[in-house]
Amino acid sequence: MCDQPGKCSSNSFKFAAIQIGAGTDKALNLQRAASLVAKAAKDGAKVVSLPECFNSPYGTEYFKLYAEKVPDGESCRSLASMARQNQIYLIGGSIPEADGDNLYNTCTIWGPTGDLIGKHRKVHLFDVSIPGKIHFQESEALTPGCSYTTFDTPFCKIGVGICYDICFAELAGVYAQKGCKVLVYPGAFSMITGPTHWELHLRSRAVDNQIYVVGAAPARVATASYVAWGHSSVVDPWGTVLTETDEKEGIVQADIDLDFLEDVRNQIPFIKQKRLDMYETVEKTQ
Ligand SMILES: O=C(O)CCC(=O)C(=O)O
Repeated sequence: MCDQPGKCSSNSFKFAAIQIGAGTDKALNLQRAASLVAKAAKDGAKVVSLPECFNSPYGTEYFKLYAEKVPDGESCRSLASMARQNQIYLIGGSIPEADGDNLYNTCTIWGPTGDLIGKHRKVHLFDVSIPGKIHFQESEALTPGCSYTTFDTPFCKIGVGICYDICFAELAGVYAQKGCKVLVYPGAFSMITGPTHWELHLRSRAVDNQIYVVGAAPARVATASYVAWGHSSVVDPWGTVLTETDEKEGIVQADIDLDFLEDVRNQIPFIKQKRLDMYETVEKTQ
């Protein structure tokens, strides 16, 4: 599974994050996603993630216009065939989902047979107001999800969050308690928050939980109403950024080495050292 002789243990697999910027033409967005997913798989990736809102521009004005039913819409059909044709686990970034009167920011997860194996609705909606810089209220258009989302692969269990979900350490902590070894966040951090917060959050969630963290971001589209920071990355359980790109379209990929993860956890045993008599992370289900 590893193509760097002497550098990787056999207990590893390749994870790729696709960085693409979406325009207004949905069919074209899907086509471009399919060609980069195929390239990542050809380069050896077994698990691939697309970014948040990869099939439509990102913005409250677009969610209704581009919303589809899951799994009946054209984006889901296209994601299923990308997973099946390339025999990979595919984290389908996110798409605006229509369900009854509600809209969600939804990540679908596909197995190598093209079956839908999970679905995450963004739990923390991006509602911020920074005078003179950014005013964004996702909750004007969207309803938040209320569920944790993990899925199993032959390699390990993986936990899923969308963008702003990464800012909440408790969600990542619950995923780690559930046995996830990788967290993946399709995201679209802004030009205001991205430069200071994106890498900091990726590395913090990785170190807090001694876990791999993958961030799949859109490429920057300078003419868009919401301009994304980009910088898709993979961070290891030590907190080291294994790979990070700039703002342009591309693919980042890294080996997820599960033996290295165990080494880090044994060497600095946070899990055993937690003072559960003083604090704990508690999962609440609805
Ligand atoms: O920029 C951020 O801090 C989060 C952005 C976000 O949640 C999004 O773009 O969906």
